[in-house]
Amino acid sequence: MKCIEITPPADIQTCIQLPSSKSICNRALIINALAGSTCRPENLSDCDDTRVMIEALTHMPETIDIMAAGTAMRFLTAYLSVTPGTHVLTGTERMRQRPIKILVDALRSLGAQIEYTENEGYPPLKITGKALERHSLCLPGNVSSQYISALLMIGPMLAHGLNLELEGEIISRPYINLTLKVMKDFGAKAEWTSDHTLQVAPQPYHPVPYYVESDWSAASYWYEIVALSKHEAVVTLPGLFAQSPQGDAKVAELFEQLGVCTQREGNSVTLKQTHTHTDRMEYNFVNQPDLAQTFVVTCAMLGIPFRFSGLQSLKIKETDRMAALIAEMRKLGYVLEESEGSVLSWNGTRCAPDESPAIDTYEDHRMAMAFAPAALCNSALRIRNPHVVSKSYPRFWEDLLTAGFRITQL
Ligand SMILES: O=C(O)C1=C[C@@H](OP(=O)(O)O)[C@@H](O)[C@H](O)C1
Ligand SMILES: C=C(OP(=O)(O)O)C(=O)O
Repeated sequence: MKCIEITPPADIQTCIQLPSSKSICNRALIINALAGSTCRPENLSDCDDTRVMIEALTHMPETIDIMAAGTAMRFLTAYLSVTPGTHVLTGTERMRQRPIKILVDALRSLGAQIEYTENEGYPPLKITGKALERHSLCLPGNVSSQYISALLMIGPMLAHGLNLELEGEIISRPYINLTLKVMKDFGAKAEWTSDHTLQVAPQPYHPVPYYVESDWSAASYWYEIVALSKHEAVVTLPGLFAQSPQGDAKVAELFEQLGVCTQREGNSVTLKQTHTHTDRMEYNFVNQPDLAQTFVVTCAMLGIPFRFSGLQSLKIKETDRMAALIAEMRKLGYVLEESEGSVLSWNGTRCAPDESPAIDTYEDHRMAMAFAPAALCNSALRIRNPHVVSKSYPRFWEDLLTAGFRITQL
């Protein structure tokens, strides 16, 4: 097993070119393919999740391995259902434990031909593409928004368009809005018709030149670094649009409570410390699940008790993120509590920290990236299997070196 040790710098003054958003890349790639475009969107990420999508759409092999990419698994399931040919869609061991029944049932109810090749309800899937005849369905909105995005994106290809009714609480709604935005950018007519219903017109996509914005979820680790720095810290992040369609752009507002202000100049933001923060933080992360790990680590390291709700989807992501956070924060001396399957809180309870803590990353890029900045509050911190960052941010460790962190391979 590989392990690195991170030693923090004193002052930080740096400019970091973030990777582009894998969420936007993977939507633009699917829609671009459905639009029959011969050009690729620009500024595509070189992260694993986007690489596997490009590979799949370019070569369309009989067996498509999307590794750990949730978006690729869900979006390609819908895409392959309307694309001629038969393909097996598979992924990592963890991907084969991430549920997909809701999406498969929904596509089957539209007429799709999909079989489970191993376990009912989970990848791998064998999909034969065909014209889907039906156009209306009802599905749960409280498990993963990626199922809904996947269905929406094929809506313009269906003879009568698509009407979706979502049952229950809708989680990750900004990601559905992001899907609608990218679809509209490519000429589709798709919108919310009420709080729980969506409609897509049978109006085909047009190929358009497309430029992908930097990743706001990746920006969150730089907010965390500025918040936790014991010395002067100024970080500039180019490529983040003023009116971002990414739900995780909320990070800028949320970090005001944790002592970081955001100055905007064109498509660039500069983060600085304000030296004031809240005494306690409460927030419902139902719309920004990917930010939860960043805020758990930041708040604890700043000694800010918190209660974070809306975390139910964390259990079915790259790992059970609730369990992983509880286990790894304990190594740093913080006792977190889980309740109701969706709430994680810290009321200030401490325990003896490990003498030289080594953080396990559970094949989860966000465990590595959310814990790395905690080095700023220790003289050094170890991270196991640091390569996991390649899922969304392959140059994360190089960027830490640019900012002045020292990284030693153990
Ligand atoms: O649509 C997307 O691009 C994503 C949606 C979210 O998943 P859920 O809808 O499963 O919460 C998010 O966690 C994931 O990283 C990316
Ligand atoms: C949950 C994530 O990704 P996905 O579901 O697309 O694998 C993530 O990037 O945090």
